[in-house]
Amino acid sequence: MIPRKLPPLPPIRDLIRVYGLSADQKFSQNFILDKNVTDTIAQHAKISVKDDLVVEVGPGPGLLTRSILDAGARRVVVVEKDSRFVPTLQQLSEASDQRLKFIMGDMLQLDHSEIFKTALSIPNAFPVVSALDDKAPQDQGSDDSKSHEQEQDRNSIASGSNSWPAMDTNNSTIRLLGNLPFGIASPLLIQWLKMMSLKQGIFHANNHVSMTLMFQKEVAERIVAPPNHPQRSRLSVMAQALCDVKMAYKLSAGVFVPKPKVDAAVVHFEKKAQPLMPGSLEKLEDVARFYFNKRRKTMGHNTNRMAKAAPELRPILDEWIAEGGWDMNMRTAEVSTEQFCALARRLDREQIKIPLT
Ligand SMILES: C[S@@+](CC[C@H](N)C(=O)[O-])C[C@H]1O[C@@H](n2cnc3c(N)ncnc32)[C@H](O)[C@@H]1O
Repeated sequence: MIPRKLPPLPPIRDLIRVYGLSADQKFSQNFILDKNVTDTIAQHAKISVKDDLVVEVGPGPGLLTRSILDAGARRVVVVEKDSRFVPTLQQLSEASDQRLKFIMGDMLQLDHSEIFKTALSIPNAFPVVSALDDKAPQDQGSDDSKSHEQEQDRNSIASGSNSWPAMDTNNSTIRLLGNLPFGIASPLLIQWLKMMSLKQGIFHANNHVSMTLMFQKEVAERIVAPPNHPQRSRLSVMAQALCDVKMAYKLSAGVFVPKPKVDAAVVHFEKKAQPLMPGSLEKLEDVARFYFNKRRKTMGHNTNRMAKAAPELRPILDEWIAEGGWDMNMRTAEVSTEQFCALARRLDREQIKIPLT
């Protein structure tokens, strides 16, 4: 039952063949072909044999997928849009002792029940012995508690029925990873944050979902920017309302093939146990959009602007200021996520539309 060694990554010329391109044509995507880099991403995603499911979006030639499998993941579902990767994904799936299944589809359109259906088709009987024995990247070093956990895993495999518990799709630890084209990384993030707020798709019920995602460096900086940071934006507020966010790993453009014009960075998101914005994120998105439209103006200026555009909001805004004791001289970029959420929560109770500008 020891997983077979995964086949080596096809050399670049084979990728060109798989892609049906001639050598002098450019790839339309930027791939990572350095295993040290993808191992580091998997390490930042905190993948472990204990996870119920790892979902990777846009595996392409599959080097990050290999790192995920090498880190010991026992149930991996990848979603890829480009059918030219079917042969490489097929090969990888066969070599993974059924730990990996792939779905061909567009993640922006995909019904997440498809992910669960595919995950549940992965057998539970997988003692990932070699992954435990070969040190997983996150376990490098002499961390005693980690090796104790690994020992326990080995013992439970030895004494048990050679199977992992069946996946409970209402109560699972799920890791979501992706190195997506920069153009769709932000729309997908916003879609996932909204789904998280509504407990939809893979984010439903009691699932704990962490996300480890690649963005253009400037977008990553915006996502993690704390109050008073020059990159503070609507995206910072929306992400930080639901997740603890961390700039995990900065990558120079040179690690991608072909080399893009911009650098990249991986952000790690851990869902907060208590979101600052319970329920729908839409009001928060509208509030943050309105205030960040004039990011250099003070809260007082922007709040008056909102009350002018929608006079029925005036009493609510006054109540919010009185309740929070907020400093109206602060500029938009200095305002905390909690402060924006307090306003959005207050407005969520009313059926009043927030003006767009
Ligand atoms: C930048 S490449 C990265 C490939 C690989 N993960 C890596 O790091 O080398 C992006 C991959 O995402 C896939 N992709 C793009 N849009 C997608 C979508 N909407 N749904 C699923 N996959 C998508 C592309 O076909 C491509 O394989």
